[in-house]
Amino acid sequence: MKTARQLAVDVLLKVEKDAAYSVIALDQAVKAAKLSGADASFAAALVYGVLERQITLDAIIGQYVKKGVRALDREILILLRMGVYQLCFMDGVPARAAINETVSLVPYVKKTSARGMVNAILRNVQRAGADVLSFSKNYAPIKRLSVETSCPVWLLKQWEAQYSRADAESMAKAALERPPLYARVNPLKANADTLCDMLARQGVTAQKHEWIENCVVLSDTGSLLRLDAFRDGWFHIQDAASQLCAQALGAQPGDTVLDVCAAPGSKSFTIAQQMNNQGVVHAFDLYEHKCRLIEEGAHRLGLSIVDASVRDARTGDDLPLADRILCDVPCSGLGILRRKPEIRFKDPASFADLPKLQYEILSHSAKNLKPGGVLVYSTCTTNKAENEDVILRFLSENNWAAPLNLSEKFGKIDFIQDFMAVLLPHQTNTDGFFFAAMTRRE
Ligand SMILES: C[S@@+](CC[C@H](N)C(=O)[O-])C[C@H]1O[C@@H](n2cnc3c(N)ncnc32)[C@H](O)[C@@H]1O
Repeated sequence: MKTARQLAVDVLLKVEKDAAYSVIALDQAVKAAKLSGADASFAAALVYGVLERQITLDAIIGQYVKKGVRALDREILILLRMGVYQLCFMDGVPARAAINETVSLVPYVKKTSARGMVNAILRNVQRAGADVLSFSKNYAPIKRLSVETSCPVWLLKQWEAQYSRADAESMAKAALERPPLYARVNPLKANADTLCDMLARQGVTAQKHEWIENCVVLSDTGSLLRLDAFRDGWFHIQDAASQLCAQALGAQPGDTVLDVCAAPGSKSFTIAQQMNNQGVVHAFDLYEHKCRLIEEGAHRLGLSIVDASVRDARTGDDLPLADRILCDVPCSGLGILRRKPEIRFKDPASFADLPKLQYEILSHSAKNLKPGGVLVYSTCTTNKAENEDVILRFLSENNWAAPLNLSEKFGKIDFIQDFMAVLLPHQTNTDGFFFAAMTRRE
């Protein structure tokens, strides 16, 4: 049977070599290896920790490798990252275990000749102790911040240019924290109090969100599938920012709603609940397998009005006119670094075409909006080119579209203008998120 550390090596190699998403790769590996709860938690802490701290870890390792970290075999680099992470960032792991366990993994990755080097580098890091990052004192401020927070320089520069230096620093630090786990209460089956009571009986700490109705913050859940309240459809998992975005649509019972980029369905579910399961929510996605996820979730929650099907939001046939349209478009995901740490290692050039795609989805979808209807455009990125730039261009090119004031409805969050909100993780303890609302003039 695999150990937690062996499993972590496998997952990190998959993320590095195949650009796999860590959440999916880890989930698959843990299920296949049938790891115990404690081992699975340790493997997860190691995988996410290494990915989050990768820039810092590579900078440290680079101090002890003359040719630089890129000259190392990938397998060895991953082992060293894991070892240095345990030495520098995992309080519960004694230094000796961090070193010995890492060295003992060298044969596992079939690089036995590197044993001595791995041992020597880890011992050097152990000796450096609290001074391990002292080399970065001589770096330019932005490079130093990058090394200390494991955030790429290009992203820090983008945040600084689009927000402020202080925000860039805070966002980089926030990206290293554990995100809260937010649940959305299904009002067809429960309320926040009954849900919290039900979860408490199964050892879950559940607290009502301070100001978002029907939002509950969970901890110590273990697998959701063990929870009666989950299996019985009393809640679904949805970040608080995403819950606010779904609320911003203001759907009413009896409405016709188009959710044009809907999978895995969390916003469709919240919208259908707001409609008291009356009317219809057409939940579309580009991929068949993702539409199945929407169907499964809707079934578990008892939401019969959610109708999932495959459709390309850029080109799909025209649909019936809708009271509400949600365009929760694909984006760079720079607001969810806490959940998907590897996003920070994507090539920023790969984001260049996103505004065009997002604009196409928005333009094509907006044609179906009824006069007086509401359209919400949203992303989980902090990048203004994918957010306000897309919306402002759309409004300037479509006279029939009018911004819709949301700020009165959502007093607790920051609005760029009264119809466009941006949530930043260090301010709201949510995902980084953007949403904007507009209506079709009558
Ligand atoms: C941000 S996610 C949607 C999250 C979802 N609204 C939720 O709250 O659970 C974007 C989704 O758009 C889908 N997508 C990407 N391109 C698309 C297209 N051209 N047409 C329709 N869906 C698309 C992706 O498969 C992905 O599931």
